[in-house]
This record gives sequence, C-alpha cells and structure tokens, in this order.
Amino acid sequence: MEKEQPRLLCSRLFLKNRLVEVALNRSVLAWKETEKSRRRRSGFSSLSDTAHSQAAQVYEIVAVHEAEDNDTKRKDKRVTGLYPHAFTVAYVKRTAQHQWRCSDVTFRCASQTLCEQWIQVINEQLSLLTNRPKSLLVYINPYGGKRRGKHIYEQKVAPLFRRACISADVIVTERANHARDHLKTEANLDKYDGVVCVGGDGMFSEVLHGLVTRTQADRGVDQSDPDAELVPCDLRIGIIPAGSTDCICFATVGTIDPVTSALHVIVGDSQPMDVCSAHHNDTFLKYSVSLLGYGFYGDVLTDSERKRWLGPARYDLSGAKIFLNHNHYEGTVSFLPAEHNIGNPRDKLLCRSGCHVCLHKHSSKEKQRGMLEEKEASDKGDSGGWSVIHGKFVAINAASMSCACPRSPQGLSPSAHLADGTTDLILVRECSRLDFFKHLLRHTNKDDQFDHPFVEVHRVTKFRFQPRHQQLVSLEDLSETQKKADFSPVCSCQTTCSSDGRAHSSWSCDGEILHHAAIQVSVQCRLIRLFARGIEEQQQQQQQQQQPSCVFEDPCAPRAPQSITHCAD
Ligand SMILES: CCCCCCCCCCCCC/C=C/[C@@H](O)[C@H](COP(=O)(O)O)NC(=O)CCCCC
Ligand SMILES: Nc1ncnc2c1ncn2[C@@H]1O[C@H](COP(=O)(O)OP(=O)(O)O)[C@@H](O)[C@H]1O
Ligand SMILES: [Ca+2]
Repeated sequence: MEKEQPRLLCSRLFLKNRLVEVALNRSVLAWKETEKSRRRRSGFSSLSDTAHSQAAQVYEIVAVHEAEDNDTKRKDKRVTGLYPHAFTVAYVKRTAQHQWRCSDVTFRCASQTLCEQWIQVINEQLSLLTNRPKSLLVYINPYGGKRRGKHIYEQKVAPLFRRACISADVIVTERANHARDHLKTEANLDKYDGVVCVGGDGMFSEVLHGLVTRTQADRGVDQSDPDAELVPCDLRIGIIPAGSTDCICFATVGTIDPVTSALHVIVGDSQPMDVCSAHHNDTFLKYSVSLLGYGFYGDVLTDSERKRWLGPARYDLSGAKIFLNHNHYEGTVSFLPAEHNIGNPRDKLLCRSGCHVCLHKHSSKEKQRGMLEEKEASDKGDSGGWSVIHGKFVAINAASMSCACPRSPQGLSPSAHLADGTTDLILVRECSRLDFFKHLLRHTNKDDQFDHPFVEVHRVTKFRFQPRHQQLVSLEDLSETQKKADFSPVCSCQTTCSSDGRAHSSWSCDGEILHHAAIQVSVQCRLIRLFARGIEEQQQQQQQQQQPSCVFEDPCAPRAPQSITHCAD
C-alpha cells in the first residue's frame, strides 16, 4: 500500500467554469470538483455520479508556468474577474496504444501570491527529480525513413524540450557514420546528460557505437578483446523514431511516436539494455541490441540497401523476393546456454516495465553466480557447457530483445528480455517454402512461431557461427573439441545453397550489414541505458493516471510540520 505523504499545498482554484480542490503531495498533483461547485452547476438537483477526479504524477509533470493569455482568453468574464491569476501545468497524459501526450491544465487563482506559490512549490518538487536531463546532444539523420527526421524534430520534439527547459545542441548528419565518429572522438560529453538520435535503428546503431567505443577508450578497455568486460556508458540514449522499422523504439516504448519518445526523455526515464558484441577472431565487428540475423534477415537487408530510394517499402519488396528465393546456408552454431536464468524463450513471460526477470538478473547474487558460471566454463575450455549444432539453416536469429515492431507486434522472440544478460538464439532449419511462410506468418499474429519441428530456440549468453565453406580455411583456429564435434566429414568442395550462387549470407546487425559470416557473439549485460521505461502493462498505465485517495482526505486538516498548505475557497 502506498505510504501516505504529507500534503505540500492544497487550494480551491478555478478550472474552466468549475471550482476544484487542488492538492499536491510529493508524488501526486490531484484535482477534483468541489461538492459546492457540482451542486451549483446542477441547479441543486441531486447528482448521482461522484465527483470526477484527475491526477498527474509529479515525476510526469513536464513544466509549470504562469498562464499565457491564450490559455485564458475563452474564459467566463466573471470567473476571470474573481480569479484573475492563472498557472498552467503541462503533464504526461496516456492515450491509446502506449502513446503519451503533453496535456495542459490551467488553474485560476484569486491572488498573484497564491499563483506564484503554486508555481514555486511545483518547481521545487521538479528540481528534486535529479534523473531529468538538462542538456542533450541531438543527432538527426535527414535521410532515414521517409526523410522527415529534421521536420519531426523541429515540429514535434524541440518545442517540448524548450518547454521543459532542456537545452539541446543539434547536429544534422552530413554522411553515414558522422554521428558515430563525432561521439567517438570530438564531442565534449561532459556537457551533456544524454544523447538523442532522430532516425531509425541504423542511426541508433551509430550512436551506440560512438558512445560505447568512446567509453571503452576513455577507460582503457580494449573492445577488440572478445573476453573484455566492457564498461557501461554513463549517458543515456533517447530515440526519436524517424526510420523505416524503428524496432528498438517500438520494443522499448510500445509505440513509434516522436512525442511519446520526447516525453520519456523529458521525464528522465531509464531503461538498461543488454548489448551483444560481435567479433571475428580478435577483430571487433559491431554491437547489437536488437536483431543479429543471418540467412533470411541478412539477405533481406542486403537486398533492401540497393532499393533505399523506395523508403520503408524497400523491406516489403526485398522481403518478398528473398522469401521466394528460399535460400538456406550450411554451418555450425555453438552456444552457451543461460542456465540459471529464471526465464526461457517459450515461457510467455513478457518483458514489461519493471520486469522481474530482468530485476532478478540484476540482483548482486545472481550477477556473481553468472560470473562464476562463465569462469567455470572458460576454465573447462571451449567445450565447457557449450552446445554445438551443425545444419542447414534458412535463418539464424539472435534476438536480444523481443524485436517487436509494427510489422510484427509481438516480435521475433516475444518473451526476450531487455536487460537479463541473454539473447534468444532462434534456428530455423531447412524446410519447405510453405513451412517457412507459416513460420513467418506467425510473427504477425499471436500464434507460437517456435512451435514448428524445424525451429528451435535457446536462451544463451554467447554463441558462434561458422559457415561450412569457411571451415576449411579456419579449421586450425578452432579447438580440438570443436573440430571433433563439428566437422565430420569435411567436404573439399564449397556448398552453394543460395539461388544466386552464394555459399554464405551476411549478418544483419540492428539493420546494418556485417561483412563476416563467421562471428562470435557475447552478451554484455546492461551496457547502456535508454530514456525509456519498457512497455507499460495496461494496468500500470491506468494506475499512473489515478491519484491516491489520501491526497483528498479532509483538505483542511492539520498538516505535518514540514508541509506548506493553503486552503482557500
Ligand atoms: C507473410 C508475412 C511475413 C511478415 C514477416 C514479418 C516479420 C518481421 C520481423 C521484423 C523484425 C525486425 C527486426 C528489426 C530489424 C531492424 O533493425 C532493421 C533495420 O531497421 P531500420 O534501420 O529502422 O530500417 N529492419 C529490418 O531488417 C527489416 C526487416 C523486414 C523483414 C521483412
Ligand atoms: N547524413 C547521412 N547521409 C547518408 N546516410 C546517413 C546519414 N546519416 C546517417 N546515415 C546512415 O543512414 C542509414 C540508415 O539510417 P536510419 O536512420 O536507420 O534509417 P532507416 O530506418 O530508413 O534505415 C544508417 O546506416 C546511417 O548510418
Ligand atoms: Ca536480453
């Protein structure tokens, strides 16, 4: 049960043509029409309904300021005469489908002093919220998605940041990797409380690489070492969706909406996220937070890059083409299962705001056990705990989060977690085109896409892939155990499985192409944080809009000594 909080301020104020009781405590601002006002409005007839009360969580208040003329111009002259001063509170209001809007409520006061007192007390409460950013570095990709990034930022986001008194240094990128390179070497990061990218998953990937690489360089960590324990980044990342798929935004917020994302930045939300690091031998390749996909998704991405001029529709065209090609690729997948994790990919425990699977992993006991497990595994050599699967695959997907997006509202792995230190490795073996279609179709509805004999899914902390034709060249690089387990017999000719004559596919890494097929991947638990809070359950959404009843109990009762109160009628 919520602990009762002392009321800081309580007044009878005017809201539109109603007299409302407005109360503020440390967590909630609530308002409710007074009995007297309701009776007056109903002409003293008995009203059957109870007074409708509304509330805003203090940590979801965007700003408070003296009301401007246009906030009050339509008001009743009698009311404005008696209550000539007014202040406006801008706060987060939830609408359908996880979307947030900035809603204004203007309260009229009888005196200037009272009006100023309300503004001051609310501002004092806001200044206690230390997780809110004050200064941001913003990168806009003008060419992402439908090329509306700049317009979206200027029209929808910048006005909200200004309102919340957030200063922003904006860089419109001039080339691919501009944002990444600027973050890596040039940007003075001490000035900022966060970095925001306006674009799609590719633009997010640039910011991710810039920030993670910079952090490791500053702390002397060698990211080309696949076993290095990476240092988490201090700055949070905000995503304003303006790309083609925007999967990372969708899977962490529940919607693709620039205003909602801007509000998550303003209120200073924080969502830790796992990051996969991909290496080829001792060469660092890339980081990934969403999908690392070989075969189907790698081929779709490669093909779609040639059709960029089509905008987001390029994925539909390339998707259809690659589906019809129906390629498969031969190779060996080795993985280290996440044994002590409390979830599994088919348990239907969806990762939602405040997810207990992610919190469990975060507890220090669990962390220690994880580290011990990894040490034991590496002490035993390559075979310790590793599973090895050789086969022909239509797709190999590692989903470090659900990868939900408008095309697939549940995602590639609906029960994957944002911050549990694991990735869900999905292996789709050679199958008929019709079977693969049935599998894909299940990504668009609620049926279980893993419930096919040719699909398997494992929750893992590390994995490797070795395409068959490269085994011949890199055999000497592998351990004795792997040689015995993986390769029997070794074929001397290349296996060409794709209709266009290629023996291997490429990896799609958060929508960017990796140029090595043979990779080793390791999950870095909670390496970054986003300005997000995970997808809210319906129930959580409703709770945020309701005020605890104690805010209204006996508005003029004696207060705790530290509270400031004012009751006026
Ligand atoms: C018969 C109907 C089949 C429908 C299948 C739908 C399956 C869709 C799953 C999509 C998973 C997407 C994972 C995210 C990938 C993005 O990172 C990547 C780049 O995004 P962006 O930078 O914003 O452009 N997007 C893709 O790779 C698109 C995949 C589309 C596949 C059809
Ligand atoms: N100014 C620019 N010109 C060309 N490409 C850019 C620019 N800025 C970023 N990029 C690149 O554009 C690619 C796609 O960006 P993204 O924002 O993800 O859009 P989309 O979702 O449409 O793919 C990324 O690879 C990114 O590195
Ligand atoms: Ca994860």
